[in-house]
Amino acid sequence: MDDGCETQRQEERTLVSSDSAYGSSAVDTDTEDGQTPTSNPFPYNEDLTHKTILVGDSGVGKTSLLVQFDQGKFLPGSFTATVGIGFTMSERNTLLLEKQAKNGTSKYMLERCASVNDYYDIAFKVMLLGDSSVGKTCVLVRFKDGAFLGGNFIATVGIDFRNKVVDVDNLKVKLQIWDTAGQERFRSVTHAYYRDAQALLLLYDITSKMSFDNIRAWLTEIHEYAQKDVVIMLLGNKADVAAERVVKTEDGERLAKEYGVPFMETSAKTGVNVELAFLAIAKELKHRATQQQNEPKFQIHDYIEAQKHKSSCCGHM
Ligand SMILES: Nc1nc2c(ncn2[C@@H]2O[C@H](COP(=O)(O)OP(=O)(O)OP(=O)(O)O)[C@@H](O)[C@H]2O)c(=O)[nH]1
Repeated sequence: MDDGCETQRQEERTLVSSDSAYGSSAVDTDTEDGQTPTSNPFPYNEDLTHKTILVGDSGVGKTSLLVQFDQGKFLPGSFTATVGIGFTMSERNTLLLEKQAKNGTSKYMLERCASVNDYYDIAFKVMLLGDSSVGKTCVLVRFKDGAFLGGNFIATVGIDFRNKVVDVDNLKVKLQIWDTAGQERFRSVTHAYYRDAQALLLLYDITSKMSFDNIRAWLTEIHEYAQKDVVIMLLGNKADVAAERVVKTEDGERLAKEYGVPFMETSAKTGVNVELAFLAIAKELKHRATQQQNEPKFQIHDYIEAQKHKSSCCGHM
C-alpha cells in the first residue's frame, strides 16, 4: 500500500522514545499506570544521557543481556524473538539501552521507561493508521505539542505511542495514541496492536490519490484485526495544500458514508480539525464507557458537524 518510489527516498526514524524521536524533551513523561511517582533522587539530565545499541544476530542474547542489566535476572524458557525495537532505561535514568531486532516475526516487544503523568479518570487506546507519508506522526505531534514537524520526511519504523489527557464533560480522559509505521514491511508488527485499540484514526493524504485508494484495503485489515466495535474515523490530511489536491472533499465524504464512519479533513501544518478529531474520539469513547441506560447516545457525526461549522466561522485551511 506504499508509494514505493516515495518511500525509497525516505530516511527511517526509529521511534524508541516518543520525545526523543520527535525532538522535544528527551524523556517521555507519560506512565502506563497514570500514577505520579515519588520524587526522583536522580533527576534526568540530558547532558548525561548516552545511547547504547545492542546489535547482533537473532538468538545471541541481546534481550537477556539487557534484562540482566536492567532487572538483575535471567529470562529463562523458550526463545521469543523480538519484533521491531525495544528500549529500557536503567533505574537511575542515566543510561538508555536500545535493542534492535533482526527478526521480523513472532512476538513484538516494546519496553518503555516512563515517569510522571497527569492524573486521569479513564484511559483509551487510539491508533493512527494509513499509508506512509500521509502525516500520522505530524498529526500526533500537532495534537500533543501543538507544533508542526516540517522539513525532510523521516518514515516511522515500527510503532510508538504518546499520551495526552483531555477534559470530557468534567472527566479526565487519557488517550494513549499509537503512531504506526505506514510502510508495508512493518505491517506484521502493527497488526498485533489492533486488537487492543478502542479507536482508529485512518488517514489519507488529499494530495495522494494512491493513499486514498488504499483506504479500502486499510478498512479490510481493520475488520480482520481490530475489535468489532472499534471506533473508526477517516481523516483526509494535508488540507492546507490546496494547490496539490487530487482527492476531493466529497470523495472522502462519500467513502466515509459508505463505511458509516465519521470524516473530516485535517492539516497537521495549520492544525485545522486535529484537536477536533481527537476530542470527538475521546467523547465517543467516554460516552460508550460511562453511558447510563436512559441517557441519549452520543452522536459523533452530529458533534463533528456542529464543531466544524463553529470553527469554519473563524478558522481556515
Ligand atoms: N503541508 C503539509 N505537510 C504535511 C502535513 N502532515 C504531514 N506533512 C508532511 O508529510 C510528510 C510525512 O509526514 P509524517 O507525519 O512523517 O507521515 P507518516 O504518515 O507518519 O509516515 P510513516 O511514518 O512512514 O507512516 C512530512 O514531510 C510532513 O512534514 C500537513 O498537514 N500539511
